[in-house]
Parts: sequence; structure tokens; C-alpha cells
Amino acid sequence: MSTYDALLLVSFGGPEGPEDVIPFLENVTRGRNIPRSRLEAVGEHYHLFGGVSPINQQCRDLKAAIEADFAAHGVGVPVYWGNRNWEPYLTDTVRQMKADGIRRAAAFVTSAYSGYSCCRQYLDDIDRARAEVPDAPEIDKLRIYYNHPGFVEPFIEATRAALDELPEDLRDGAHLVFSAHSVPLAQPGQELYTAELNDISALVAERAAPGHPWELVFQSRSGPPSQPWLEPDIGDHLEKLHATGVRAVVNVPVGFVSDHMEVKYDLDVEATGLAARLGLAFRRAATPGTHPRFVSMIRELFQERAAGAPDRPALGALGPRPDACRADHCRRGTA
Ligand SMILES: CC1=C(CCC(=O)O)c2cc3nc(cc4[nH]c(cc5[nH]c(cc1n2)c(C)c5CCC(=O)O)c(CCC(=O)O)c4C)C(CCC(=O)O)=C3C
Ligand SMILES: [Fe+2]
Repeated sequence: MSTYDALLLVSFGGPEGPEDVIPFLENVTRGRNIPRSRLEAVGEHYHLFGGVSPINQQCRDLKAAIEADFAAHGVGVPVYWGNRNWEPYLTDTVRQMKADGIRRAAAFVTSAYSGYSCCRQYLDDIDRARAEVPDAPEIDKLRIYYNHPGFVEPFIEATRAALDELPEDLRDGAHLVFSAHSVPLAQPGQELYTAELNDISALVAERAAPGHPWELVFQSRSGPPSQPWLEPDIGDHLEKLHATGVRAVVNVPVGFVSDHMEVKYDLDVEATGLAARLGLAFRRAATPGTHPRFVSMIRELFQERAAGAPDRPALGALGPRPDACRADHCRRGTA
């Protein structure tokens, strides 16, 4: 039945020791207009954690969980893993797949949304890796899954759990602050990325905490100040909430698939520290990570695509994304 003989997990990559930090940051920012001062600051975030990004171990754990889930459900294909910015590099993985006789693979990317950073850039990575390997296997990227029940449900559960951790007398008045990585306003697909983020935020708010006010904010901005990026920034927003008398916040990082550095530093160190200084009760909800529902979603997406299944589960208002990204949403821009 299956038209695919492998699943390929594609991710961002991260440093695994202090000596990797600068080469990794150079890989990430090559050809991009990121100020040197920002790079040095971000390098310090990694050094706080011994120069080790959590993202690689999270990918190893996810790969192991997918393998176990595939085995338990009789899906007899191997799972490979390759990154954009660090070892195992995607090109090396594609070379290994070719050597192993893989002809056609489905790719699952650790980013759930549309737009250039989340989708097109990974498609370009796959194209580039394939171009470097003679007679490379075909690789189809699985559809955007930000609104798949397997991505949304773990966030609903995590939001409820975080709300329950707030002091009881503050819980009723708590705001939900959804957060995602900022991108330049000029980035292709930015409008769809924002629409998808609003869609899932409304859905999670309604299911997890009906009646609580919620807002979508952005984090981890990095370009020069002259360049407009998506706003508001989470820090400015927390200050504004505090100034208007809000006393408790649950932060839901819907823009991310696992608790990598953008979550561990920008939220658990920076935003959490700011909230403490303001005297704002603050809890951060967990990301899907290796949640069993998230892992089973990956199998469902793989099987759906292999079978060309017409039933494509999706929650929210926007409907399931097509298998092939529409060029006008995710194409590389010149701006
Ligand atoms: C939308 C988006 C996601 C979510 C989708 C997805 O998950 O892919 C994401 C994820 C991630 N971003 C990450 C790390 C970095 N991103 C940077 C820079 C940038 N990110 C951008 C956007 C995004 N990034 C953009 C527009 C830039 C500017 C430069 C450029 O246009 O490329 C920089 C350079 C320094 C800085 O400026 O911060 C670093 C180190 C890590 C790894 C974390 C770890 O190590 O655990 C992850 C998962
Ligand atoms: Fe990033």
C-alpha cells in the first residue's frame, strides 16, 4: 500500500557543546542581515546551557518515539533525521538514505506553520540536499499540521495544566498569552503564518479556558531595529498587561514544537524573569515534544499521504492545508 519507503525527520539543528556555538550561529545567519551584537547575545544564551541546545536530544527522542509508534502499528519503514544548521546535516542523511536504497520518502518538519521560515526554507533545504546527492530519493514534505488535532490537543491539555498551577485566587483573571517566533513583516507568507497562529490561539483558548482573555504576541526578534518585524513583543505585552492591572498569565508557545532554546531561554529565563520583576504570576505551557498524540499524528499524516486519503483532519476555521504549499505563500522573497 505504502508509496513511501522511509520517513525523514527534518529539523533546525543546534550546537552540542561550547565550541559548536559560533559555527552554528554562523550557519544560521549566513547571508542574513543579523547584527553581530545580536549573535553575541544569542551565543551567551547557549553558553548559559553549557553550549548545548536542547533541540538535538528532542529530535533523538522524537525519532525514537516515532520508531516505536510505527512498529506498534505495523508501519515497517525506517526513520531518518537531518538538520538545516548542524549535524546530522540533511545532505549527509539524504546520502545515507540513497546508500540504503531508499527511493521515496515523506518528510516531517519540526515546524507546524506556513511561510518562508517555517515551510519554504525547509523545502529549499531538502532541494539543496537532494541536488548534492546523485540520483537522490524523492522527498515529499507532509502537509502543514498546525491545525491537526494531534498538534492542537497537546496544547489544550498543557494550557489547562498551566492554568491549574496558578495560585487559585488569581486563576479566574488570568490572561492567555500565545507566543510565536517573530519574522520580518517583509517575509513571504507572513500574513498566512499570522492567520494560522490566530486560528490555533482562538481554538486553544476556547477549548482550554473559555472566557479568559487571550492575545497573540511574538518573541525572539533578531533583525536590525530599522526593519519591521511582527509585534507586539512578549516583554512589552507583559508590561502592558501589568500596567492595566492583570495579575496572572499563562504563556502558550504555540509557535513551537518542542522546548528548544527559544522556549528555554526567551520564555523560561527572559519572560519568566520579567514577570517575576513585575510581580505577575506566570506559567508557561508545555510544547508537544514527544506527547503520544503528537507522535501518532506523524503516523497519521504519513499514512494519509501514502494512501492519498480524502479525510484530512483539521480543527479551527481555516481547514486542512494542501499537500503542496502554494507558491504565493511560501516562496522566497527578495524583500
Ligand atoms: C519562524 C521561526 C521559527 C519557528 C519555526 C521552526 O521551528 O523552524 C524558528 C525556530 C528556531 N530558531 C532557532 C534558532 C535561531 N533562529 C535565528 C534567527 C531567526 N529565526 C527566525 C524565524 C524562526 N526561527 C528568523 C526570521 C531569524 C532571523 C534570521 C533568518 O531569517 O534566518 C537564530 C540566529 C540568532 C538570532 O537572531 O536569534 C538562531 C540561533 C531554533 C533552534 C533553537 C535551539 O537551538 O534550540 C529554532 C527551532
Ligand atoms: Fe529562529
